[in-house]
Amino acid sequence: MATAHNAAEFGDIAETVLMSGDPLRAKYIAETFLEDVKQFNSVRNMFGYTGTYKGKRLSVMGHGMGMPSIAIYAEELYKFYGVKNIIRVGSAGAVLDDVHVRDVIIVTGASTDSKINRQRLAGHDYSAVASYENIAAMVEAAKENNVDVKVGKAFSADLFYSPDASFFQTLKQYNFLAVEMESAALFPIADLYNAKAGCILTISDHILREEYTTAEERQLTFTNMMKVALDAAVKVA
Ligand SMILES: O=P(O)(O)O[C@H]1O[C@H](CO)[C@@H](O)[C@H]1O
Ligand SMILES: O=c1cc[nH]c(=O)[nH]1
Repeated sequence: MATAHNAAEFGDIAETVLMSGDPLRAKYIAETFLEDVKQFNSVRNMFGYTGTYKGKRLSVMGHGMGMPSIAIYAEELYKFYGVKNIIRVGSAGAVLDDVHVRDVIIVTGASTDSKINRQRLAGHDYSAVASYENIAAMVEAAKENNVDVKVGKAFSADLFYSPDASFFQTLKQYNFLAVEMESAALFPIADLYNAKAGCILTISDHILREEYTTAEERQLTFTNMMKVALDAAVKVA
């Protein structure tokens, strides 16, 4: 049955869904990599598509920006549509000296400044970790695609425009590979539904060196990450 945010009926969405903040990146993935594509959602322009990749049924959908947004879309996918695995395919900022624009990061777990997981866990800190199967499959898929990756933790921030620039130095001290805005919210929702989640990111900008990619590049050109995510999704499915 359709929800307030998703027009799909049960069965329209595959058990594995790749999600990106930008619905136009989801559209690009569907149009570039999937066969026999059918669009299942355009509510709020949060485009969603189902097709096949290397013979396996897969879906791809936008999740919007920030933890409240992905929490709505991801929970509905697991709870109402029988989704078993969500892999976020996102962009992120970097703070470390040896992480560069266009590097691909496989996320093992995420810390956050959001209260969202403390609301879930009686005020305690949640260990928001990706499913091991997704991490392992993405590492393997990266090797097969000759894509260099870095594997480690991300920081999921509530604010894109942080008022405290010194905090990025703290993230650097603790070796966070990427700063983004959703994975810490996604992983616990997968736990709640006995399902899987993962996240792969492409560095779109270096926060401390002030290096950037354009909006068009973020939408269309992060294809190494997309191929790794798609091949990993097929392995885990
Ligand atoms: O490119 P996406 O997947 O949207 O990811 C990153 O980009 C957005 C901010 O520009 C946030 O959603 C952040 O997590
Ligand atoms: O959330 C994000 C995404 C890209 N770059 C950032 O600095 N933050």
